[in-house]
Amino acid sequence: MTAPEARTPKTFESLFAELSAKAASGDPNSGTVARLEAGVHEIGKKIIEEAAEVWMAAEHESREAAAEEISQLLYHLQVLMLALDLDLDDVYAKL
Ligand SMILES: N=c1c2ncn([C@@H]3O[C@H](COP(=O)(O)OP(=O)(O)OP(=O)(O)O)[C@@H](O)[C@H]3O)c2ncn1[C@@H]1O[C@H](COP(=O)(O)O)[C@@H](O)[C@H]1O
Repeated sequence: MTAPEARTPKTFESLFAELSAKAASGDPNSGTVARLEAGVHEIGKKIIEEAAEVWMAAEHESREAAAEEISQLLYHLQVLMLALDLDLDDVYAKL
């Protein structure tokens, strides 16, 4: 019997590397590529939607639901970074 594969924990940095590679490849099956093609306006609307979901989950739902919504907001922020050709260092320099 083979042991189940351990899932490598994803981090903000590893997700950004993954999304950067998707963007560079233009993978037609990638949701990230589709969002980049839709443009900054659509990405911005998604960020507002996800931010509202974070707020609602934090105020009315569970910690787990809030964590899930926060992860989605972080994803969409990274998509916007790619759309603007910002890398992690550009943002970290402002922290
Ligand atoms: N972490 C994420 C991630 N978080 C959120 N999302 C997207 O954001 C949506 C947010 O969920 P909603 O509840 O708002 O769903 P929805 O209303 O149906 O959203 P829409 O798809 O209609 O915009 C999800 O359905 C995904 O489309 C993500 N899409 C991709 N990733 C990761 O990004 C990587 C690259 O993904 P692909 O580019 O699709 O290969 C993979 O590791 C994925 O796991």
